[in-house]
Amino acid sequence: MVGEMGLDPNVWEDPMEFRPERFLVEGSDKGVDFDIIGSKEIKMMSFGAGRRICPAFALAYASFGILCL
Ligand code: HEM
Repeated sequence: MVGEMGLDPNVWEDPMEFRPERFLVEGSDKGVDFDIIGSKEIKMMSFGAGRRICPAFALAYASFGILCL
C-alpha cells in the first residue's frame, strides 16, 4: 500500500517513468523540492512518516549526498 502511494497517477504524472528531475526545484537543475518526511504533505513515504518514521533518514540522506558527489 505504501508502495502504491508512490505510484499514484493522481499524484504523479507518468509515475512509472524514471524522471528524477521531477524532484528538483522547477526551472533549476539544483536543489531538491520535495517533502520526504511528510511535514507538509505525503506524496510518497520512502522513510515512513509520523511517529515511526525511520530514525536514520538524515543519515541515509547524507549518504546519498556523498554517493552523488
Ligand atoms: C535508504 C535508506 C533507508 C530507508 C529507505 C529506510 C526506510 C525505513 C522505513 C520505510 C521504515 C519504516 C517506518 C514505519 O514503520 O513507518 C524504517 C524504519 C526504521 N529504520 Fe530505516 N531506512 C533507511 C536506512 C536506515 C538506517 C541506515 C538505519 C540505521 C542505522 C535505519 C534504522 C531504522 C529503524 C531503527 C527503524 C524503526 C523505527 C521504528 O519502528 O520506530 N534505517 N526505515
